[in-house]
Amino acid sequence: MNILNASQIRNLDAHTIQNEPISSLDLMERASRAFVRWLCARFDNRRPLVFFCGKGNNGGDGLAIARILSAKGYGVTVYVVDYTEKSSDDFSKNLQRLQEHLTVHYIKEEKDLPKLTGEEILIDALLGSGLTRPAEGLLAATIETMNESPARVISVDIASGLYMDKVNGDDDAIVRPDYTVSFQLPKLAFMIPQNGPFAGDWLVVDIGLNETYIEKTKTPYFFTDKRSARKLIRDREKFSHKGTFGHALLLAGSFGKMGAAQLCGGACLRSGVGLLTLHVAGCGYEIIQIALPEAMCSVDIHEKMLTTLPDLNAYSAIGVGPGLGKEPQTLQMLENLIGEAKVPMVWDADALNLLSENPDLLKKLPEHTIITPHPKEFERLAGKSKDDYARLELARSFAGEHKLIVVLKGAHTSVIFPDGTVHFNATGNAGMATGGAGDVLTGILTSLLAQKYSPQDAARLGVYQHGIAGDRAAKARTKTAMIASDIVENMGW
Ligand SMILES: NC(=O)C1=CN([C@@H]2O[C@H](COP(=O)(O)OP(=O)(O)OC[C@H]3O[C@@H](n4cnc5c(N)ncnc54)[C@H](OP(=O)(O)O)[C@@H]3O)[C@@H](O)[C@H]2O)[C@H](O)CC1
Ligand SMILES: [K+]
Repeated sequence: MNILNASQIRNLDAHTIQNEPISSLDLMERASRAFVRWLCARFDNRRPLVFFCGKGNNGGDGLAIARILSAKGYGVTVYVVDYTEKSSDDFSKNLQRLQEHLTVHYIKEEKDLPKLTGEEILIDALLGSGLTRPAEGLLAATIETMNESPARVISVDIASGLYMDKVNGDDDAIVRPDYTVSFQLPKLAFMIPQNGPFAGDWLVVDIGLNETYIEKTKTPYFFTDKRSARKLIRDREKFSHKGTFGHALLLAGSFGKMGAAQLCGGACLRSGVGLLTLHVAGCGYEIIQIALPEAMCSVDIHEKMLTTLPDLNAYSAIGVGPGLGKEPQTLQMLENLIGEAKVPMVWDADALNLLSENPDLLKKLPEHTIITPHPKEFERLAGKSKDDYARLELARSFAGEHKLIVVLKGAHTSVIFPDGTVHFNATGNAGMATGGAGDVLTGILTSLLAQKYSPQDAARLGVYQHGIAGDRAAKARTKTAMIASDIVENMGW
């Protein structure tokens, strides 16, 4: 799914109005009904709803939503923040329609702000995609009132004060919603880690904007949701055999870190690889043979660390890094790996840390190798960034410069291609921020590469699959109690 910026969304809006055709007022009504459907499915009419509306189209949505909900028997109070003389046409028309049924209250100065009990549900319709500058004065005071109230807050389209596609200032007044019900498309702002508190639990409702136009609009940003992930999955042919699905090699596991190899290997097996060999430090032989009976185990000449490569000829993909350690002999092995590997690879964890300590090696990494840094590992590789938007830009140029597939791990993990395309992932949860979860991902990615998925598809699909398994694990065990092996246990489509 494409992610568009604010001006592209404005054009999309205009295109839909002109070509469907539909009046802008009817489009606002359709968007408002979509919002109402979501709200009614989640909240019954026992709690009072308090609306805070601006005077543009976001405010217009708020007024329309209030009218529809009031007709459905919800208790509705509406405040219009009177911060400007100007108002949009559709705001004015909806104000007139609402006033036929309800008294609208105006907030002209701070003392007009209501005292909230915390029992209400607050609807934030102050500012939407039309935000051009930080919210100040009355708008900022209203935002503060909402944020200070213990009441639940639902933002219409996007939290008021949050830019859709660029960084906010540290002191900007921005609503901190519990939910954002956004129209038609996810917004870039929702993908950015530092915006977490300003997105809340966000979701997208369909308001029938022109799909063809959306698909044709050029953007570097995409969202891998269920529909787009499904398109990447290949069926297992009836006449296939284990050779069809490749032979993965994992270079992982040193003394005291054999669990990483086990998790990585378990995930590799569970994502459909034909055969798996783990090459581990000598001390890991029995551990791996017992923990993963489906895998073959090759042992290093060194008891405690990885120093030498096995013969690489048999393998269709290689994953390296989990539980590797950073000994000089291991670094030597990585240098040899870069020289000898002729199949697609995934580099993770200590393999990345060794790369960041040896920039010459980084330059030699074969094109389209997948690297899977978390933000700290990425910082060690590419340097510091002043904010999360800047980090994303740095990752795009890093992927381009080194011709790598960068999987920047986090909420909405971003998969970045050498051409600068970014695919944000839909699945996963905060329970996955736990030791070993990254090792699981490396196993999945190596498995998909071994099955001859392109590195681009493997990265997108693998990250999606990892997140799905994490979501199932959280459902079964809760986000707090789940551990990385639960992710492996919950794999599968
Ligand atoms: N395509 C869709 O998804 C649809 C979206 N809808 C809703 O429309 C809003 C966008 O509405 P718009 O009128 O473009 O913008 P806003 O309501 O966000 O803002 C209105 C005006 O406010 C001014 N502005 C911007 N920032 C500030 C600020 N910090 N302080 C004060 N005023 C501000 C700005 O005008 P200026 O001329 O003063 O710059 C804005 O134009 C979208 O989010 C949806 O909720 C449709 O209802 C359906 C289709
Ligand atoms: K809003």
